[in-house]
Amino acid sequence: MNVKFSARDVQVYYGDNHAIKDVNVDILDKTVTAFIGPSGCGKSTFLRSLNRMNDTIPICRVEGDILLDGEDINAPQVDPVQLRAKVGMVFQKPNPFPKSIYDNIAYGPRIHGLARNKAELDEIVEKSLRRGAIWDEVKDRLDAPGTGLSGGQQQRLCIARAVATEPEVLLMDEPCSALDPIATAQVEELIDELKASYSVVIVTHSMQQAARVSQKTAFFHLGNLVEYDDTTTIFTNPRDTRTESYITGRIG
Ligand SMILES: Nc1ncnc2c1ncn2[C@@H]1O[C@H](COP(=O)(O)OP(=O)(O)OP(=O)(O)O)[C@@H](O)[C@H]1O
Repeated sequence: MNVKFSARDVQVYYGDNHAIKDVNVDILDKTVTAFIGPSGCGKSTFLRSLNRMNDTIPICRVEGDILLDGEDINAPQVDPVQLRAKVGMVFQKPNPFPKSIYDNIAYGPRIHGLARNKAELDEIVEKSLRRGAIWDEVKDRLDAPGTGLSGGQQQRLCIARAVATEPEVLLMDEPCSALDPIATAQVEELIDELKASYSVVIVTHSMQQAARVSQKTAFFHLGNLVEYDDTTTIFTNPRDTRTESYITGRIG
């Protein structure tokens, strides 16, 4: 599998707090990678450094190299808005815009000029909602507000919105933590389908979820990337005692 992201000697600081320490990792294309570890270990911080969301936090400083397809994402000529279209993000709490279902999806393609006319935009909206596995549930009410959907539907709408700009990577920060078990199962199934087209990185507190959806797992502890391997290896035969303690419930 091709490498999508290469992180080299990455450090992240919030003021004096050294939150990510010397992280080196290659994240693969067409693969689901899970970030696991105890609360505060830096999973979300490292995830956010992959699409420069940390730029929006004034006290946050990122050092080292993060290469996407070999290109430094922090280089001066890189436009963070373009980068975030390529590296989409889905958050913990579903956050549809206060607009119609149609406009939630059409917003990104409109600002990035991906459609030449209404027919093309309609096509992108349908394709994205199908990718988000929610088309059948909303096709008859595209003008209704996105905020009127159930939590699980809203999250799939947000995933559809993220794929509408034709990203190459999807970053997901605990995408199921606000969902019930049925909606969680639907989103997990969707994540499994998405890996055919994208590199997917998911932060999760649930080891069961990491084991179900990912092929690679990275275990973080106190800002260090302790162990990164095939998910089955991490859960059955970890090399580091800290990983073992976490997966057996002794820390975290
Ligand atoms: N916006 C912020 N401003 C200042 N410090 C922050 C900010 N976000 C995170 N931190 C700090 O960075 C460290 C790592 O936090 P982070 O949220 O990345 O961990 P996490 O592993 O995702 O935690 P959790 O599982 O609880 O979400 C913590 O010490 C935290 O206090």
